[in-house]
Amino acid sequence: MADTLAFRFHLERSASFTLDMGGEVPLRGVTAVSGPSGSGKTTLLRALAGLDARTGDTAEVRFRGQSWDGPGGYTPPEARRIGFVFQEPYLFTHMSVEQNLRYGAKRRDVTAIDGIVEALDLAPLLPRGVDGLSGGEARRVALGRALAANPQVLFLDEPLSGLDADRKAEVLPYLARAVGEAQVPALYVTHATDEIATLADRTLLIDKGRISGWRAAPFHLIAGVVGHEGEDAICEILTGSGEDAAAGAGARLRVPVRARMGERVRLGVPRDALLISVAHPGPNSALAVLPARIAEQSGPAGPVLDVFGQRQPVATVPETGEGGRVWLSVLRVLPRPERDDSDS
Ligand SMILES: Nc1ncnc2c1ncn2[C@@H]1O[C@H](COP(=O)(O)OP(=O)(O)OP(=O)(O)O)[C@@H](O)[C@H]1O
Repeated sequence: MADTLAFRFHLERSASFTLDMGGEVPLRGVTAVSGPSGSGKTTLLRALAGLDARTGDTAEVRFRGQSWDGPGGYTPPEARRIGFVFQEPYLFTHMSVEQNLRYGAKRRDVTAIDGIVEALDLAPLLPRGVDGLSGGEARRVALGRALAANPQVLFLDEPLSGLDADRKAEVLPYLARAVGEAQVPALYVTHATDEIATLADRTLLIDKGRISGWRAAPFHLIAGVVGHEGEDAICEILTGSGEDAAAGAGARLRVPVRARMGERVRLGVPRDALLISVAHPGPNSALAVLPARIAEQSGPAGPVLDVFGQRQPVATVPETGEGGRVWLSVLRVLPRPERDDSDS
C-alpha cells in the first residue's frame, strides 16, 4: 500500500528488551500508539525517525512507498521531514514565541504560519518570551513550531504529559483543531483515554517490544456545525446510510468545540460517558439521548451499534438480541474538527 508507513524492526536494546515488530500505519488521521510503560513506544518512534541506529539492528522502513531504511535505500533522518513534539516542549528560551515559530518555518514564507497561529490561538503570545509561558501555552507553541516546518508526518510523544487535568482540557481542543486542520498524519504516543477518544482514528497497541493488536477509533459520531451559542457550537448529527439513517435527522447537541459554521466535527464519546439502555432512561443529565440499534451482538471486533446509520464499536451491549432497539445516553463528548476524508 502506498499511503502507509510500513516498517519491520529487530532491535536488541538490552538483555531484557528487544523491539521486534512489523506493521503498516495508514498515513491518514491520527494513529495512537499505546502500551504499558517500557513497552517500546518511544523506541518505535525513534527507530521510525532513523535515530539511535546501531550495528546489528535489522530495520526496514518505507514511507509512501519511498525507502527510508533497508535494502530499498536510506533517507537520513533530517530528510524525512518529521515534525517531532516531545513530552517536554524544548523551546528556545532566548527567543520570543514568534521567533520560535519562525525558526520552525525557517525558509518558509511567514504568512504560511498564519493558519497555525490561528488554529492554536498563538497571536497574543507572539511577542512574549518563552520563560513566562504556562505549561499549556508552551505545549501549544511547541506544536506550532513543529507544524510550521511543514512536516509530512507528525510524531507526538506524550505531548500533554505533565499537565494537570485542567491545563490538559484547555490544550486538547487546540491540539485537535491543529492536527485536524493541518491534514498532516500523526503518530501519537499516549496512555490517556481522553486523548485517544478525542484524537485517534485507530490505536496501535504494543507490549514488551511487540505489537499486541490494533483497536479501531473509540465511539464517535460525525456531526455538522449548524449554529453557535456563546462559546459553544450546536452540532447536528450527520446520518449515514441504511435503514436507520432517517431516524436521526435533526438530533442536535450543544458542545464546547472551536469550529466554524458548516464545519464537520467528530464527537468522541469516552467509554464512561456512554450509557446504553433497553428502556428510555427518562430525564437525565445526558447531552443527548439517541435511539440506536444493535447491529452486531458479538462481531469479530466486539458489539457494534448502529446510530442513525453510523456503525460504531462499543464495549458491551444489553442482551436484547440482534437488531434490538436501545437508547444511547451521551453524557460527555470530546470534539475534534473532522477532515473531509474522514469517511474514506
Ligand atoms: N538505548 C537504550 N539502551 C538500553 N535500553 C533501552 C534503550 N532505549 C530503550 N531501552 C529500554 O527499552 C525499553 C522500552 O523503552 P521505551 O522508552 O521505548 O518505552 P515506552 O513504552 O516509551 O515507555 P514510557 O511509557 O515509560 O515512556 C525500556 O525497557 C528501556 O529501558
